[in-house]
Amino acid sequence: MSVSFDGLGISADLADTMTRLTSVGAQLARMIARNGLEGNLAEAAGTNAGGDGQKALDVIADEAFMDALRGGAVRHYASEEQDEVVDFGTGTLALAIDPLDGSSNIDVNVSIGTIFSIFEAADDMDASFLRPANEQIAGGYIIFGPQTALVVTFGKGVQQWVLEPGSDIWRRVADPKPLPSETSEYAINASNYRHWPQPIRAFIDDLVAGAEGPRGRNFNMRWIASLVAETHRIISRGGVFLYPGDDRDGYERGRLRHVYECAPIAMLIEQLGGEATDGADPIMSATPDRLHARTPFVFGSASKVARVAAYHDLPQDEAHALFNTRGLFRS
Ligand SMILES: O=P(O)(O)OC[C@H]1O[C@](O)(COP(=O)(O)O)[C@@H](O)[C@@H]1O
Ligand SMILES: [Mg+2]
Ligand SMILES: [Mg+2]
Repeated sequence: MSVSFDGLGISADLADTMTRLTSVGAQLARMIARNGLEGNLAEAAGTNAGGDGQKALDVIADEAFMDALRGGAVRHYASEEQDEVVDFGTGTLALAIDPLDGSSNIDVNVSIGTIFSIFEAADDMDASFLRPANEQIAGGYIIFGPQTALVVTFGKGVQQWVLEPGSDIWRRVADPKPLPSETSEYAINASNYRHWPQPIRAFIDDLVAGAEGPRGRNFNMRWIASLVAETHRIISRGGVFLYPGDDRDGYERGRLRHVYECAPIAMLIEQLGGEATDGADPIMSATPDRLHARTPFVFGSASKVARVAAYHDLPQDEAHALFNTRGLFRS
């Protein structure tokens, strides 16, 4: 066996599904490492249900996961790259997937990934996925970077495996540690500053003001534009990530998808003692109204996520005030 989930107390159906996911993961890792040698995995390939342009690798990854999962324990398959849920007919599980996350990084050799969420299947295809994230039985991702790694939770802590390069062998490594509750690193696409709601601007203004501002210390910023890579960094050393809603057309609820991006990441982060919200309310208890629903997303170290929520509670005039009047938030 090239991967083992022994000792984790998961069902045979779930272990079989994970084995199929990791087998495609190993295949994709080899393909990604050869990008440009035979073909171009970043070539334009169409448009998906969400209106995003698809790259060749988006489509290849989606088809590879579908082919590998069909005939196994997954009955309902929901993908960023499919308009509707695909019914495989039999099986006990429902799996939602972002087959390839971070597509804008395929051609620049920066970490990309696969995100997945698993539920017990409901009778109705849509009901399998339009439910709160706290009903997930597994959530995780595969990151394709300098190392290919699998990070997953089955509801009892978070476990991690690393792919032996050039093989199908996944070796279990040390479990990620709980997130530090305080952090000095944040991630947001600051080019959208002018479009953000006032509480998000106020929060970021105070971080950027650093030692001279109300927080009285300096902060560092990262933006990779691969949710998987941002998550892996935050799981490795803490931090906070924000993709808020903004006033661009179509971005009222941000960019990220509730079902196959935010729900599984929220589960991982909460298992590590962090928090995940839409800016104010927890992701884990929210019910998406559509398969491809978006949600504003803030996650990471608990105190930072709580602080973002506190900025949403500021009276309107205080959120607009100059940063040095917000002494309330001095850390
Ligand atoms: O380009 P932007 O607006 O900064 O958005 C980056 C975000 O978009 C995403 O790439 C969306 O994922 P996909 O590549 O699966 O569409 C996230 O991984 C990332 O956090
Ligand atoms: Mg994505
Ligand atoms: Mg994607």
